[in-house]
Amino acid sequence: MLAELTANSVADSLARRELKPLEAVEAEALARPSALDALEALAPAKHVKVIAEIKRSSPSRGPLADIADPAALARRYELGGASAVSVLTEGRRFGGSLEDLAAVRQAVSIPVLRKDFIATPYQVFEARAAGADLVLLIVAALDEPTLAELFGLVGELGMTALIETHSAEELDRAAALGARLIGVNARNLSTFELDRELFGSLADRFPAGTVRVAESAVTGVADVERYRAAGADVVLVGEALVTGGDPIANLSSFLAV
Ligand SMILES: O=C(O)c1ccccc1NCC(=O)[C@H](O)[C@H](O)COP(=O)(O)O
Repeated sequence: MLAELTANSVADSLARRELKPLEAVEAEALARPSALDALEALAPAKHVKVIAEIKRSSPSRGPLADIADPAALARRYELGGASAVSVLTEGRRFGGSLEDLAAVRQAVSIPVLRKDFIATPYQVFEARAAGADLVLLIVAALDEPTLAELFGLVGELGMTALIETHSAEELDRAAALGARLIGVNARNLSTFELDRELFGSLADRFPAGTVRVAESAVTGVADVERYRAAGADVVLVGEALVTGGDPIANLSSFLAV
């Protein structure tokens, strides 16, 4: 499944490339004003921080929410205290787009994450051109040279990479890169099974000084409390915010942890 999602996402970028050559997207990326400092926004603090996600649907759950105006939802997230907004830009399984990201970028003044299956420099340039401050890089989807190349490019463009891991070995690869923002995703991207204990089982392996992100599987405050007790500085939450009634009320309960 991870290979299929990555291949779809790259194919979508290539389809856009027919309209825009790499050089044009690169020039757009370089012409953007500086990216926001996501490491500062997500730095460890007294309370847990939240990256709030714009998530219309997912491979594991199908359609989740009819989000007609992602910019409006992002503004609500910002008002509710989110430290960053995650925008799923994969179209086929998540119903997202780079247009969503560009609209969100215009609407908020907190960092914006391109959450996608990034495997090529083209997608990194696209992310910056659309206004992303953060780019997700999934260790399981990338061989060593590609991970290092994309990590370097994200930094050169002034953005921050969120390096996503699922195991001790992947966390060690993230550490070897010099990543400053590392996530552990509770969702197995092939089977979709959720392991809420995974973050806690790996928490000791994060290098000192990194920002520790617990991704996925938050259904309520108790899950945020569990992640926080295990050492999470930040939680990344999608489904619970888009399906759980008032996102501001939910966010503020998470932010009190
Ligand atoms: O959400 C999915 O079903 C999914 C399946 C395969 C690959 C990635 C997937 N989701 C991306 C994410 O990592 C989540 O959207 C994000 O961490 C938020 O998760 P949640 O709070 O559980 O919605």
